[in-house]
Amino acid sequence: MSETPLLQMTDVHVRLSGSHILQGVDLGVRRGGVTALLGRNGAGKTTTVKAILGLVPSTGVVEFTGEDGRTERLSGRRTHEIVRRGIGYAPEDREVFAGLTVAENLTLAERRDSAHHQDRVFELFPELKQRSKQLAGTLSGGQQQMVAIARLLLNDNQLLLIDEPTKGLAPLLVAEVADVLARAAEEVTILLVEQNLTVVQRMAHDAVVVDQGRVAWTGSAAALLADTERTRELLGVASSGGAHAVGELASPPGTEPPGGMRRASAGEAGA
Ligand SMILES: Nc1ncnc2c1ncn2[C@@H]1O[C@H](COP(=O)(O)OP(=O)(O)OP(=O)(O)O)[C@@H](O)[C@H]1O
Repeated sequence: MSETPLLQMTDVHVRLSGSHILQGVDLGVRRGGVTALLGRNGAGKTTTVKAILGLVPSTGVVEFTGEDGRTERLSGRRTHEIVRRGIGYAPEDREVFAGLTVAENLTLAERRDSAHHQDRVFELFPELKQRSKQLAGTLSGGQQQMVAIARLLLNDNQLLLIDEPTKGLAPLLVAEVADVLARAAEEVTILLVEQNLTVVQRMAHDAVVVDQGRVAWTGSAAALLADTERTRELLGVASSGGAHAVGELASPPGTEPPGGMRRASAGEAGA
C-alpha cells in the first residue's frame, strides 16, 4: 500500500447561504478498503463529500493521487472533470431511474471515457443479472442500492463516495447492502458516510469523525468503536449489539444515550 493517500483534503471551507458549514476540514483517505466518514446529523458529512466532487463552492485544497502516481488538484475543477479522474458518487437518495430496467440503468451509467465492466458487475452481483429486465422502481431499497453501487463499478473508478447507503432500510436490507459494499470494497477504495455503526464495524479500517464542520477525530475505526466513551462523546450514540444508527440514537449533548455500545475488536472491523 502506498504512503500517499488516494485523497487528501487540506483546510477545506464551505460557506452556504451565509453559513460557514465546513470550517477547515483536513482528512486523508488511504488507498484500498473502506474509510468511514462519521458524525452527528448536520455535522457536515454530505457537504464534505460534495466539496470533494465540486458540487458546492469551497476553498482549500483537495488532492487526488491516482493509480498512475500522479497527484492532481481537484479543487477548482468542475464536477465532470473530477468524476472523469475515477471518482464515483452514490448520493444519499440513490437516484436510480425508476421507470427504466436494471439493464438500462447500468447502460445509462457507462461513461464514454471509461472501459465498461458489465461482466464483472454481473459476476459481483448475480442478482442484478437475474433482474436485468425488471424496472428499477420495483426493486427493494436494498436492491436499488445495489444498482446504485453497481453503476459505479461499471466504470474505471478508483474511489467511490457513498453517502448513507443503508439509510431508511430495514435491518435485513441493511445486511444486504453491507454485503454489496463488502463486494465493492474488494474492487475499489470507498469513502463511506454511514450512520449504522454495525456496518462501520464490519467494513471500515479507518474512521474520520466530523463535528460542526471540522474533523474531530481520525484513526482506526476499530479503536474508535472500542472506545465507548469517545464514541458517545463524538457521535452521541450508544448501542447494545445489533445494527444501530447514529441518527436514530443521537442525543443532544449532555443527555444519556440508551444502552452501552458493543465493543469491536480490531479483527472484526478490519477491511
Ligand atoms: N445549501 C445549504 N444552505 C445552507 N445550509 C446548508 C446547505 N446544505 C447544508 N447545509 C447545512 O450544513 C450543515 C451540514 O449539512 P450536511 O448535510 O453536510 O450534514 P450531514 O453531516 O451530512 O448530516 P446528516 O447526517 O443529517 O445527513 C447542516 O447544518 C445543514 O443544514
